[in-house]
Amino acid sequence: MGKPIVICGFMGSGKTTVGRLLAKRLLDKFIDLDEEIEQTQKMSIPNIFKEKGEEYFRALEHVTLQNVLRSPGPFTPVVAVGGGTLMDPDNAALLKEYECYVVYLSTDFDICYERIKSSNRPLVMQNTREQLRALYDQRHEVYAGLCNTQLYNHGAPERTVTNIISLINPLSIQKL
Ligand SMILES: Nc1ncnc2c1ncn2[C@@H]1O[C@H](COP(=O)(O)OP(=O)(O)OP(=O)(O)O)[C@@H](O)[C@H]1O
Ligand SMILES: O=C(O)C1=C[C@@H](O)[C@@H](O)[C@H](O)C1
Ligand SMILES: [Mg+2]
Repeated sequence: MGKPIVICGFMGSGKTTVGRLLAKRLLDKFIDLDEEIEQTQKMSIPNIFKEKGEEYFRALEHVTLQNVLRSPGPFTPVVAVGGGTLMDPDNAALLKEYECYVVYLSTDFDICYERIKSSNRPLVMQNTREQLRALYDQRHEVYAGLCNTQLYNHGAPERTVTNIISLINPLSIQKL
């Protein structure tokens, strides 16, 4: 089994879309951390934030990431994490511990914003465009510092997936 591939980036950068397609192309298992949390909690993320608070959500995010990386089963997982997951140093440490290959989708803020502005993502509801821009800049530093590879997701998602596959070091991914 190869090393887990983790897709990170700001909200709307395309982690879920690209991660799902990448896993399909590699015949790997796709796990979306947000969806995993919603399934195990039987509650939507906006409702978790509303009823339990962000701190509770962040704790769930950590435990879920740990469980996903600890028991990957027979397939190499492609894991799309949440936009805020890697801001927790304990989560960054898990990526190191499990030797994940980290792909950062550094999609431009304006593109991300257009994709998320009308959604019910809690941080989009709670923050102005300017505040989200500041959060984007702050997170960019962290994602860029942790990733193995950084690329945009501006064109067709299939093209982004092809770019990722060509960038992944074949020696670190046994299946390629
Ligand atoms: N390359 C692309 N071209 C056009 N639209 C895209 C592309 N990638 C993603 N999208 C669209 O942008 C929106 C956000 O994408 P997606 O949900 O994959 O982002 P995300 O990074 O997973 O967001 P979140 O952090 O909220 O989970 C979706 O409507 C998706 O269809
Ligand atoms: O950027 C964030 O902090 C978040 C992004 C989403 O993926 C969800 O994980 C949640 O809405 C928080
Ligand atoms: Mg997503």
